[in-house]
Amino acid sequence: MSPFGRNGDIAGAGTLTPPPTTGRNSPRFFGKLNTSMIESKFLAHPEDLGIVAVGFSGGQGKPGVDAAPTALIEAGLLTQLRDELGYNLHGHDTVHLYNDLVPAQDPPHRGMKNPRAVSAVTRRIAGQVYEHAREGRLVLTLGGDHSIAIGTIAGTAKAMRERLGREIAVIWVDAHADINTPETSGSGNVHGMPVSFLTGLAREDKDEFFGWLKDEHRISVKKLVYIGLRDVDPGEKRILRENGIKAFSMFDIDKYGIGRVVEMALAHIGNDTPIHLSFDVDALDPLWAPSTGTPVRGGLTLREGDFICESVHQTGSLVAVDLVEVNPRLAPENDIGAHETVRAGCSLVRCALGESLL
Ligand SMILES: NC(=[NH2+])NCCC[C@H](N)C(=O)O
Repeated sequence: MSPFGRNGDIAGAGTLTPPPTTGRNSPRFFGKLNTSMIESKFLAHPEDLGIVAVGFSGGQGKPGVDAAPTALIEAGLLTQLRDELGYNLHGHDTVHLYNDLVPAQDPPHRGMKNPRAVSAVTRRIAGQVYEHAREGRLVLTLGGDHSIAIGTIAGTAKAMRERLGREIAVIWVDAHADINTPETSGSGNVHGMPVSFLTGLAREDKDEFFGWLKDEHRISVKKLVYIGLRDVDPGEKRILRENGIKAFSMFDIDKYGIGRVVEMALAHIGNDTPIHLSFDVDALDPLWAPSTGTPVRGGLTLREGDFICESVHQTGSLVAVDLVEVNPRLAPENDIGAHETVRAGCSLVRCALGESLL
């Protein structure tokens, strides 16, 4: 049986009921012991977790990243969240493939590849995330390539404005800045552009090309912080500098250590702002996460990635998490790579959702 239970046909309405876990040490017994006792500042129902499983790869060219949610779920992630961390899972009972939203013809627009598909799918995702966030749930989105963050962050931003009258902050953990505009992008892949659309640095009028993004969906460049950067395009460097965007590269992590970097990142955001954590698995070094579309050497260790997630959880400000760019089809060394990458992804998510070592 799938870990998604029955009655999941309306996004946000069904309660997910994973099967009982077997073969572990009576996980139910440990229950909340695995979870930190951090009190949530901005969630009405912090024990309720909205799940959005996004099987979408159109923001880039390599097939397989759409298989990530299934791989993560089959690896037991949702069961762990329910049985070991004690969450009530809410969501849809299948991984969304969004095939109905992908047009037969989708020629480039301003150099963007698959622009109509990515726009329509992210618009739908924004609605799905919004539905959960509006209820005061924590929202977990399993991607998919990083273009999907256009939808997840738009949905969180809108819901938090409505529920609390607050802007959100975004912590973007990634090897890449993903802040190309269509004009600065060398690849035309929208997974390299989500932050420019979300901040309004890139704009479009037509709904079919992200014109559906309104001010209510947008985030401020002042409340955006990067961690883990090491492959930033020339046009992106200019954008980061011109807009004074806070970014901690691998240089900063080497210089200050991950503890100090996370402290500085969180200080920049302040403790009165809801946080959306968007974690690209390629922030990790390919030693830990080789199965991803655009790996870059010299990245975070798994522990450093977990530490970021643990620390963000401990703020009590976390309202949404994305895990993206796991591509189980890119499997160096006979599938071991895919297995390790999926395992790393599960670890990151559990840490962000409050798993504590002691
Ligand atoms: N989400 C990612 N993996 N992004 C990689 C982006 C790579 C490059 N900067 C581009 O714009 O095409």
